[in-house]
Amino acid sequence: MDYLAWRHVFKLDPAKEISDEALEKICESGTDVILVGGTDGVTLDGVLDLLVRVRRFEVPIALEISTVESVTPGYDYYFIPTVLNSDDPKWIKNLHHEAIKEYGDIMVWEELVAEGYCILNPNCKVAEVTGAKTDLSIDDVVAYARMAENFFKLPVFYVEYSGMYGDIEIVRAVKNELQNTKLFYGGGITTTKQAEEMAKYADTVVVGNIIYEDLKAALATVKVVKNTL
Ligand SMILES: CC(C)=CCC/C(C)=C/CC/C(C)=C/CC/C(C)=C/CC/C(C)=C/CC/C(C)=C/CC/C(C)=C/COP(=O)(O)OP(=O)(O)O
Ligand SMILES: O=P(O)(O)OC[C@@H](O)CO
Ligand SMILES: [Mg+2]
Repeated sequence: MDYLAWRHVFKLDPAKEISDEALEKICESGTDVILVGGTDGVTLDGVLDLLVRVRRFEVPIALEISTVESVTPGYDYYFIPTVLNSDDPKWIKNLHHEAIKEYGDIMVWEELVAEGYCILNPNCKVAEVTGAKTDLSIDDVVAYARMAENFFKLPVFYVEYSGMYGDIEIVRAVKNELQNTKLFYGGGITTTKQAEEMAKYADTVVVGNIIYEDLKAALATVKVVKNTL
């Protein structure tokens, strides 16, 4: 279960282009894992392409499932989001029920990691798609974190600000509550200062879009996160 010790994650979007040169730098950056995932435009071709290209390197690779149609064998782990702050059962457990009904016999449960998502950027794609209720107080978010850990016993609670740098007070408050469930933070990290700030509280810091906008800035986040206690 080496994901329990991950500090830094690069999230690659299978719907976006990345050159071989950039991919090599990302894979050899010292990050703990490449997590492949995105909200829309995720296809089996895109997911397979990244799997084959990242496999040339030693870094582990995990798939964050957004559609059943784009799942392929060969990844080290499969991360399965459930959006705790959506009111639509589709994104909480219905797609999951369908997938387990169809593929339950062949699933390797040890490779599946359930993530309780709490989406907090009202303007991101994933909030729009899942109908997440983002207007939450710190107490609301802490209650979702407690629910994730104590009620659903989820291994991961993911504070998601996709595309926007988040509220450190929320991340700090959530971290104070969690004992066993790992806290993932992702969203809007573009500088080493931001990466360091989130790494003080989050167990795992996820860096996504900046890879495609400023590779050098993305690469610089690895060292700072891994050196933050
Ligand atoms: C062969 C083999 C290994 C078999 C396994 C069988 C199998 C199918 C197992 C799956 C088991 C299972 C329970 C699957 C669940 C199915 C499913 C579709 C669940 C829904 C997941 C969900 C809630 C998706 C919603 C979207 C979401 C939370 C995506 C996560 C990624 C994310 C937040 C990306 C950030 O947004 P991004 O797209 O990057 O935004 P920008 O482009 O604007 O940056
Ligand atoms: O793309 P950014 O904003 O870095 O967010 C990372 C990740 O949390 C997205 O799911
Ligand atoms: Mg993205």
